[in-house]
Amino acid sequence: MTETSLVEARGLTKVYPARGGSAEFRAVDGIDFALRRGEAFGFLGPNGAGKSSTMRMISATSPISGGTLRVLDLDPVTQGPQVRARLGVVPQDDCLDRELTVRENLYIYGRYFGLPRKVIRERIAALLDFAQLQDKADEQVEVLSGGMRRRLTIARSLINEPEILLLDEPTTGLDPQARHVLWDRLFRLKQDGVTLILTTHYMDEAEQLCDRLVVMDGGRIVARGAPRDLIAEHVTREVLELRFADQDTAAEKLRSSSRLAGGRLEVLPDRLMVYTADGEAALAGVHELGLTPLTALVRRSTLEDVFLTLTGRSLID
Ligand SMILES: Nc1ncnc2c1ncn2[C@@H]1O[C@H](COP(=O)(O)OP(=O)(O)OP(=O)(O)O)[C@@H](O)[C@H]1O
Repeated sequence: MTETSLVEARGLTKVYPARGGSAEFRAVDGIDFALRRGEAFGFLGPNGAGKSSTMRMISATSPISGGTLRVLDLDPVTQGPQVRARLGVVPQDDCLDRELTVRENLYIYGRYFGLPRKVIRERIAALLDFAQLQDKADEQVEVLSGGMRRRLTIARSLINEPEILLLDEPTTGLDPQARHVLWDRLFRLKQDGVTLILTTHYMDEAEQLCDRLVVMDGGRIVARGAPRDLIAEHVTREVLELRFADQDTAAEKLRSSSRLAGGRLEVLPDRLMVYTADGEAALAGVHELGLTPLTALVRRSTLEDVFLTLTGRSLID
């Protein structure tokens, strides 16, 4: 393990054994990555890409099937308890005790880590402040909003002052405002020096939060880098998104046309995308062909476009 990498994987593999009538399944297929202290590192990919399986191996809750994995210079298979003591884990499902209060949920977690009562009380005060839940401390979890529950889950995962925080799809199911509040809290953690590892299938989340990320598909890494570099490397600066009443005919005309300002055409089930340096010029070309889109939008390229370009599929399929 290099001096600066906090988590290092080489050829990391997860194979789930055959069960019932189904054959064995290779969910993670020989991936390499190395994490630096203090960064936010993302696993981006569609459902089933192998993101959660990778997170479970890092958090020492699921054994690796092949390759090597070091976490905080420890072996998560043989040194699971030592690894888990130094990590915080925010799973996809909150698994909070809904009948207990916010404070009690935090307290129980502190006891689980064997922390002295006085230390737990001090940390709870700081964590309630961090999660902006001081007013709710003595309310039952049952009455909290989805965003508050998420913040409580994150606060709970910090009770052991972890060096690395793993977050599995931290904002799935939250409304836009609650997502922004959560992002703000995660930025603050990063400022405090906590290394973040997160999975997401939201490109905006990956762009907002991640210093570096890997794009996964079918258990493999299909691209890696800083969000801005990935966009610059794999797609043009702009995209023209078009919707037509008769998409097939429009796609055929556009495919054989040279009027797309050098653009490359991608056909999705519900829309056409033209990747080009100049979206407005491409749109003018569309009109010159006598085509009238129902909607036309010129926007800058995103990680979603990187994924589409690499795999021919949309992340949110
Ligand atoms: N315990 C298991 N036994 C068998 N197959 C599994 C198991 N856990 C996950 N899988 C399969 O492995 C593949 C990858 O799953 P994983 O949960 O790692 O993907 P993911 O990228 O996190 O997707 P999601 O966003 O849906 O969580 C999926 O096809 C899934 O059905």
